[in-house]
Amino acid sequence: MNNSRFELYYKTQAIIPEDQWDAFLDALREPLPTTFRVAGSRQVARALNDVVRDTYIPNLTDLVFEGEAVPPPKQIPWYPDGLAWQFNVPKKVLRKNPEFKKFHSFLVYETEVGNISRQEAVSMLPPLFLQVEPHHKVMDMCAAPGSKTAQLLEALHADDDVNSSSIPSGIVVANDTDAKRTHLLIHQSSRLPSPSFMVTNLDASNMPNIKVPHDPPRGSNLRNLVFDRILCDVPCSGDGTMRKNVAIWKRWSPLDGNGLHSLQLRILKRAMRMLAKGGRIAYSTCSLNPVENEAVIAAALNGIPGFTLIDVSSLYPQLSRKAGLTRWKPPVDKELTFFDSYESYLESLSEERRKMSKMVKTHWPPDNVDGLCLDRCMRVYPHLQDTGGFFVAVLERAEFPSASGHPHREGKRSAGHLEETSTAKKPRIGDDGVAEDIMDQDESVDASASTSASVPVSDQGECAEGEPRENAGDTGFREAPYTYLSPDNTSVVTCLQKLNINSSFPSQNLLVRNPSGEAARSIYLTNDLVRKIIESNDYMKLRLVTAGTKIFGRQEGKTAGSGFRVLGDGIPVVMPYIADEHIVTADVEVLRILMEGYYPLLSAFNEEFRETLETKSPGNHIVRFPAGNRDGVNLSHDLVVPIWKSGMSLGLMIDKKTKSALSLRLFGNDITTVGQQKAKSQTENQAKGHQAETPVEHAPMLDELRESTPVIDDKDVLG
Ligand SMILES: C[S@@+](CC[C@H](N)C(=O)[O-])C[C@H]1O[C@@H](n2cnc3c(N)ncnc32)[C@H](O)[C@@H]1O
Repeated sequence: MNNSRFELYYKTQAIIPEDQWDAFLDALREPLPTTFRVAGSRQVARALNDVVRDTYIPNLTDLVFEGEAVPPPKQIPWYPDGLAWQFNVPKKVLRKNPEFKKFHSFLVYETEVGNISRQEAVSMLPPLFLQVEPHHKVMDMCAAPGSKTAQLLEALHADDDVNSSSIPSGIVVANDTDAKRTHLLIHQSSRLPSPSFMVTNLDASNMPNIKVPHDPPRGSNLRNLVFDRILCDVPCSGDGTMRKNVAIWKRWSPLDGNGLHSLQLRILKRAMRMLAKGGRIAYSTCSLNPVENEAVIAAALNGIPGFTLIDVSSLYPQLSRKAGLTRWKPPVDKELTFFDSYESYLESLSEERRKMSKMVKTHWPPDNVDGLCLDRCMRVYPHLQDTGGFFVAVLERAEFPSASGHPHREGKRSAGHLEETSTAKKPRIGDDGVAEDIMDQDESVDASASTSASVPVSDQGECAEGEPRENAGDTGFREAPYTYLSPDNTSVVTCLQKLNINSSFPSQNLLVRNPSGEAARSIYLTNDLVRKIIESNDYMKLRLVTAGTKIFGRQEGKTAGSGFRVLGDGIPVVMPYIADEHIVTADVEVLRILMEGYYPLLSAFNEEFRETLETKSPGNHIVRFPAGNRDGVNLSHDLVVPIWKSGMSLGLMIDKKTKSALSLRLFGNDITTVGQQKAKSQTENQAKGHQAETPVEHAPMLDELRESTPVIDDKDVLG
């Protein structure tokens, strides 16, 4: 793996001290270790992390395979709470060593259901530096496939506990311009069902303002929503990922970054205009190229006053990093011709070639480069901690304009208390240097004005992914509208009553996604702010792909009749609103029977459980399995699941993959009907001598799973 222009280009930029150059190149040629993060809100993640640390790691320590010592997985030192891990063992160890095989199988199952996120170590960094809190309004400008969005959501849900979800007052809006990839985002975030989540499908460089009512309301006047935290993980040339994407060695060109610079700058500037005073932006790329990194930051700071690069060197001190560059030379051609300035470059061109040139002034370091504190940007290199290459910069918008006239030259400011500021009558401050308050009024369109075209009504229930729905204009946007149900709606009232959900439940925030606006198949819950946004904006102009989380689904039952049941993902959300006496308690033996059979008969269960269930009406109930160790099965925390009583039998209402992962975690193998069928066909195949059918050889390798996890589909639910 060689590319002489790559070497020459980065040597010219002096990104690495001369004496580290060989180590840097050697590391780039090594395959990347496998890294993963235990996902989910804080307590859920910690509980699963305990399983990794206490159940698996001890058996993976001091292993020898074919005469060679195999290093055990280790925690990534800088990741909070030890929730991120890395290991570097050959595939044949994962396939053949019994302990690693078991561990690998656990990782594959948990990754498929989204409890573990396979994510590059460096890609975990930007959300950490944003330090999101549950009240923050957060925007992820270029979010798909969503591994960082998941981290933002986890931080928003820091107050959740293992069995119940909070309803944060803040929001995460995840956006991507690629419509297909926005659906990956939805899957990726489905393991942390959040009423505070929205997904939009917009060009981040031209994002419309999002309108919300004034607080307190001022008639029908709306204001622009400003965000406390914005992530700009922009599209980039990606040469920091060469260890994983080896094809980049061959196709890399020094000009790759030049073309992306302008889009990256436009996205960052748009984010700056949407940021609240005192708010923070993390700008990141997986590129080493200063044209995509420091040059973008410098141009943004010079383009929009009132921002500072903040010094985050004291955060995550165990992360080895280098300072941002303060000098760089943009390449004007593939042959690596450099000019000291844009002006000298222009002088070298004929009139005609000047017109055709794609180079722009902001490719070069600006005259005031030394005053911008670009050394506060962070560069992460592969040889420092065996990672990919990465760039992160954290910008903060000043609470108050600087009297010095150079807000970006101020020292470190605290991001401490971030209040959303009113947008009314803010001073515009011009060339005298005091920050011009352009944040809330800019050239982009508003999303509040409704479109005149009507949405054709379909008598189908939900708008399935990809289902054509003719919408206004010719935008190609095909999503069903959002309609909030009245809390008096019969379906809502019956559903809440049947589950004994108490009156403090925010039933005013239940919405449906179908053209008739009726409770057809699914009911979603949002928080208050999402509701305000939906009610104050045209969802088609916002290109709103999803909002809130689906918590109830219609169930057709022969004996129980038709009605809404709480979905597996809805359980944590409704749990705080259900009194303990309405929840059935059972032991792991009951769980085993529910897992092993498809709708087992009541007579299969122990007397106590059977008698309790016999008194219950047909339909949806919630069962709790208390934490503890019984019959060799260890439940580290209470497990709460929905069941469906149909006549004299019971069904466990969680999807097949989640069920299999849970079974593996609790019982050591997949005892579900699906698991039993798989095991049976493997035994048959082995008997026939088909060696390739052994489970692990047939299962996907962890590395082959996309860096976005679950495909949890309600169609998978039994019943
Ligand atoms: C580096 S990837 C983002 C990775 C993501 N943040 C994650 O952690 O999973 C860049 C994303 O930007 C999207 N993108 C490209 N141009 C865009 C634009 N103008 N507006 C919004 N998103 C854009 C791409 O579709 C791609 O998904």
